[in-house]
Amino acid sequence: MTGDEIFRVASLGLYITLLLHVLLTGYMRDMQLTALGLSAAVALCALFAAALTRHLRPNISQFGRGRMLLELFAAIFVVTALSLQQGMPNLPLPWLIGMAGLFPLALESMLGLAATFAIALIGLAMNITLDVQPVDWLPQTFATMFVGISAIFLSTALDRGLSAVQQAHANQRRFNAIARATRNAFLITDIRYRIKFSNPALQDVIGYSPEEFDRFGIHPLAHPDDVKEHHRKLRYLRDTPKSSIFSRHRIKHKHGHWVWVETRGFNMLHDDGIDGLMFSIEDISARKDAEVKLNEEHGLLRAVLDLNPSCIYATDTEGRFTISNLTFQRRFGYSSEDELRGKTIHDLFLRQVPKTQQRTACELAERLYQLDMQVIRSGVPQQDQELQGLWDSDLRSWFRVNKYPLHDAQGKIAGMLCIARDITDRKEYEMRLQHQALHDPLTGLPNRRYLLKAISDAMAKAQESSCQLAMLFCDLDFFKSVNDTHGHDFGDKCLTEITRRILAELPTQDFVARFGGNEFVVLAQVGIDEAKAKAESLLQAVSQQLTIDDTVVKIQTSIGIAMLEREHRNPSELIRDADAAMYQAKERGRNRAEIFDASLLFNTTKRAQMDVALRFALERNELKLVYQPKVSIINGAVKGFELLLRWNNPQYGAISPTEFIPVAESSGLVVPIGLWVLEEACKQLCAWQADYPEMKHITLAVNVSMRQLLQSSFLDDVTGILERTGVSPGLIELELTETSAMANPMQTIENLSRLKKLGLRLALDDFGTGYSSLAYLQKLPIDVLKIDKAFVQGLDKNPGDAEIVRLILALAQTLNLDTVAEGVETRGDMMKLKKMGCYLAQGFAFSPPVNADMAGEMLRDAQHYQVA
Ligand SMILES: Nc1nc2c(ncn2[C@@H]2O[C@H](COP(=O)(O)OP(=O)(O)OP(=O)(O)O)[C@@H](O)[C@H]2O)c(=O)[nH]1
Repeated sequence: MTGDEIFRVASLGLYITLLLHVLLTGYMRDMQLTALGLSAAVALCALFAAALTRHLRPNISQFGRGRMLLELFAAIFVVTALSLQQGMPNLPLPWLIGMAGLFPLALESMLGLAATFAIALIGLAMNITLDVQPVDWLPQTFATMFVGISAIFLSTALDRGLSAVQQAHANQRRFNAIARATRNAFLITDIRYRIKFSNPALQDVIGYSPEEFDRFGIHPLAHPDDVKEHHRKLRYLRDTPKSSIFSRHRIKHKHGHWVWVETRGFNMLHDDGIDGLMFSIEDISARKDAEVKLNEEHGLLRAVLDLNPSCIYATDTEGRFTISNLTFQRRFGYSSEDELRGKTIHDLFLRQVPKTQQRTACELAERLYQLDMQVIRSGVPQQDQELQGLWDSDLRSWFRVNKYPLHDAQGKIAGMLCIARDITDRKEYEMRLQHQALHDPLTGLPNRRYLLKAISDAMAKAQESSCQLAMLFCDLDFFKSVNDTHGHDFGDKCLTEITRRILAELPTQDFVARFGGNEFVVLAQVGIDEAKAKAESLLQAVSQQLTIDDTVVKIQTSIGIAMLEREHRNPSELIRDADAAMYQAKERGRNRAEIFDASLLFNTTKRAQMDVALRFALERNELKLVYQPKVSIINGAVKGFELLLRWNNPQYGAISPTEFIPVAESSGLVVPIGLWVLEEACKQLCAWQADYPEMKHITLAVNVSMRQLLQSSFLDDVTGILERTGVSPGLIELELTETSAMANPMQTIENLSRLKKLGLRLALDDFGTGYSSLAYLQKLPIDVLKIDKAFVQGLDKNPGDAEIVRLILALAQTLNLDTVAEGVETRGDMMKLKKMGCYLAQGFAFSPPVNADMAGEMLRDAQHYQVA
């Protein structure tokens, strides 16, 4: 009960009693109410009505502070006014004491105290007014105060008790609500583990109701694997006051499956309110499953990481390693991820190198660190970067690197993941392909494609820095003969060896390429003088005797030199000029170097045009043969003719043999043309022999080029012609220039020997202009030496030439060879030659070359020239 409730009942009793008192007094003493008494009576009725309403409708609050004070004043007024009525007792003190014990019950403490004092004062005032002795009013005043203050204490005590009870109720409700709402099971057991309290979640977790749980007891529910440990903990909890335990174990659910639970136990035996063991049981099966799954996934991820041959690592925002795989750990000499965790790339690099290299290692590490940081700072991935290895040990290695920023749950960058795949094999393959695309497989030299690029680069550089660039175009001389004689494989070995020689001769900064077949190009940033010097040393180096597989050969080269000029718009133009100069070198006798000048370009163009025209010359019958008689200086008789080729082209007119023969040589047309000449010669000889049988000893000399001679089919072709025409081989003389014969004398000896076996006569043309070695000369199966016209025509003017002619004649005599003097133009020369012992000659002194008809006439007339 509260102070308000007591007030509610007591106030009603007060007003009823007061009302009865007024009514009884009025009835028994015939009381006459004054106006004041009447208003007091009315007020009393109103107070009674209010108190009755308050009693009947307790839920309508009527205890507001103002209302209570008003009621107090009204009640004091009623009591005081009624006491002044005639017939009523004079002193209303019992009523005042009653009010002092009543109103503080419904008022706050301080207000109640004030009300008590007020009532006591009113009572005191009335006593004094009614002239009551202090001895009489003092106990009444004390009684008023005592009753008022007691009411205040009572009211306070009742209010406190009430709020404590309310609080307890609220706590109980809260506890019930929490116990119901939580997913964790709570239970309080006694010391024998019998349940004293449990919440509904217990049944949710293990499926058993508290009663069933009690029936089975706590022990058999635990998993066999966990039971021992769990019981040990329970015993400890039970036996250790105020202790607590934590246990993670499995409990068998009522439905038979195992439930993972986390149990926290508290020994609360010391707490009277609980007096038991308290347990909180959480079903962690889902978490456990997730944990297991997470572990499995982690294990899988670990395996994927560790089996991955790429280097994989992750760092935090400061570049410290957080995750790394086995490949990465091994690469840097670590045995586990834990060992590496927290380290930086700097730590890794410094650990790998000796003290002396620490600075370099630091710089390299810093570079990589900054690349990582770039990803972290920008949040932009770096994808498919191809980086070369950094260490001496892995300089050959290549990696394809991908880096991605890592984000935390809030989306902030938390680090970086790097995957570096070793692509060395692929890169090497690519580089090999690239190398193959740009290099010649036989010699390993840069090929034509690479050369063009190098020239372009050098041209660009030369434009920027105005440095000089020289190109040396080298073409091996008569290399075909090497192949034909010794086979292609041998030729390959020669090319390899010559490459070695060229490289050995030049400084490394010079660029050497194999332009094609037997052509090499050198690019050097030098002036013309140095270029010439280089060419000379190359000529020397290449022409050194070459021994391969016990076979000795001598290979020479012709070199064209061109300097890069402003006029050169592209690499081809520079090559064109060097090539033109090389042709010039070929024409001028090979095994030499020539420098390009503009006139060569004209020649080159002309030669190209002539080359095209010459291809049609045979079929269009533009080639003609003329015959120059060879005359005996002894008796002036015509002994034979040398066949000379003439070309009359509708576009170019008559073209000199000195012009078109080199073109035919270089284009290879000399081969079919040469065979045509030979066949024509044989046919003509047959015709003459038929017409002039007495001239059957007449010989015809036909020029053959080395190129023809080197044709593997040449022997068969010659045999065929001889057979077809029926000409005696001894009447056909094949003339080969000394220069070409001596370019590769071993080869020449071999080829000429085969021809000799057919019975043909062989002559060495232009003798004296080449550099015949006597050793080779005596081995050549030749019959005739033809003295070059340069010496013959110098007989008069140059004593040296006369001496040479004398020597040649002596040589021929020694070697038992015939001699023919070429280009004899004057009678004086003829006489001198005769005197020196030369018995055959040809030249304008006798006759210029004539056509077949005129030559036939000479034979018909058995012409004799004046030689005395
Ligand atoms: N062994 C070998 N021979 C090659 C190779 N490439 C080209 N050749 C030969 O090199 C020769 C080139 O001949 P040419 O340059 O036309 O003529 P040459 O015999 O050198 O005569 P000149 O150049 O006129 O002095 C041909 O016989 C080709 O078959 C190669 O890789 N290996």
